[in-house]
Amino acid sequence: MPNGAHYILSIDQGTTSTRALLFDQSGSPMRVRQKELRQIYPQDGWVEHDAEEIWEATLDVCRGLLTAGTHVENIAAIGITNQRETTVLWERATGKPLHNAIVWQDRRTAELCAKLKAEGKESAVQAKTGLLLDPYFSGTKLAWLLDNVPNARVRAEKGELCFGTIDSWLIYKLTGGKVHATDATNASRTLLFNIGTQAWDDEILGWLGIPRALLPEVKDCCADFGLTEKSLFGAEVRVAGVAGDQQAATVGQACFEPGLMKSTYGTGCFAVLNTGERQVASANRLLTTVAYRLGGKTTYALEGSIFMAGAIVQWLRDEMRLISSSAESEALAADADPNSSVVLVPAFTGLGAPYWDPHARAALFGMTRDTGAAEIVRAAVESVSFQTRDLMEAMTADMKAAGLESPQALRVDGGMVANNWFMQNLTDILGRPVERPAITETTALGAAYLAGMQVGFYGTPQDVARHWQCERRFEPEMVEAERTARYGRWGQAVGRVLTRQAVL
Ligand SMILES: Nc1ncnc2c1ncn2[C@@H]1O[C@H](COP(=O)(O)OP(=O)(O)O)[C@@H](O)[C@H]1O
Ligand SMILES: O=P(O)(O)OC[C@H](O)CO
Repeated sequence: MPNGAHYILSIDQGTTSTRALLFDQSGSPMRVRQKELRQIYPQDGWVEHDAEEIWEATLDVCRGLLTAGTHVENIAAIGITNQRETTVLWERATGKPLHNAIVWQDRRTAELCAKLKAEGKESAVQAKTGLLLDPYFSGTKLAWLLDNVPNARVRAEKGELCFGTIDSWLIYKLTGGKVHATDATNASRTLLFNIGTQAWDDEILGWLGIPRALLPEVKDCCADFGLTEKSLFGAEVRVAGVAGDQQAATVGQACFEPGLMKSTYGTGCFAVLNTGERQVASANRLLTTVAYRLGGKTTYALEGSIFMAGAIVQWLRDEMRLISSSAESEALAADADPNSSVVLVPAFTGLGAPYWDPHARAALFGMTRDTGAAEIVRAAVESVSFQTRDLMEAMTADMKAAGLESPQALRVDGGMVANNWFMQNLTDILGRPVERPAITETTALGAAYLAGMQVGFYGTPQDVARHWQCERRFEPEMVEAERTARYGRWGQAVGRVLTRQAVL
């Protein structure tokens, strides 16, 4: 670490934008640069990003911060956090991508997943990787690239190509092609990584026809990921911390103890529960994943992923035109008839955890002659609370089966948590306290903490946890009978849109 360095530079490469932030020693964000990312939809259900565009935007936002008064010598280290599962294939010698990156949302490998399921491989995949046979994860996307890019498999076998999630791609580019590495959290989302042994799994690689020579080295989240090429920023800077965005948010929320849980409400919602050293297998179709790996020690988590959270509010604004800004949803929901029993099941692209029903479609139930915009907005926002309760129920059941305590409170972040009506409703539907931190830039902060812990800029996880401050704690106010009645109506409504048997 350069003497007297004041900041950690955190790169947050997300689905819709690329951001760079500077954090000081107290964990406060000082400055931010952001660039939107082009979404490419070549066919129905396909989603791609231009990997070169991601790299150029990353360079641009980092340079933007460094030319705005902060000298590169002032940077102690770089942390990287990223949209997970998104898959890049590039030429080892030139760094040239062979295809657009296939984004986590892309469904093109649904058939391959169904075939593997029909062959009875899902339980082995789940036991080894903690994941399900769903197109969401990188493994089948990489298999698709090897099958569809001319000569790719032959070249991959010769070691001429590199596979990586976005973190690997950025590490490779930042180090001028010297380092091909990832961290254990990103590896745990590929479907190729055995989270028990912390090694790439030869059997799964065989099923998908993926040569080992393609794969990055898997490191701890705090590790030496190499020095940036001098020409990029005028001096070399160490890349010292890496984690997938939901895991980084878990670190940023200081969920370092088993039983601590965070939920991020951006476009979608991702809830992550720290289960400590225990690799809790889910009987409720949640994911078992790596929360973080520090000093060679893996901490595991249960994760629930919901595809639609803030995106439902965007739908109210852009398609239904019931509101003119996301923020307006708060006043309208508060205005709704409190006895309204309108329920929206937001299965616009199917339902994620714990249902995993890609064919379910959205529906509104329970409307009466006096139902208006306010009741529909309320139902839309409340559907995010109900979905979180579904995840909480599934997590509680899995934890109980493992003989572990279920989470007592929930730490939240992401754009939607600015909505106080949503916060109170979430608290009421969960029947558990919800805590909103003072710093809600938790994803970028988590990557900064990881890099900073590696180079001695921040102390231990315990020191970092002392920085976490609650801005507002919400306590349940709804009476139990109402909570039960409302959640019961949600369960019935979901039952009516599912195309197959629910697990709950
Ligand atoms: N006051 C609000 N009430 C409800 N939803 C909101 C509010 N403010 C922002 N949002 C929603 O939050 C989302 C943006 O959150 P953000 O964390 O920036 O998402 P992402 O990182 O996925 O792009 C949008 O979908 C937006 O509709
Ligand atoms: O980029 P985000 O914030 O939409 O997060 C994407 C997730 O990592 C997908 O698993």
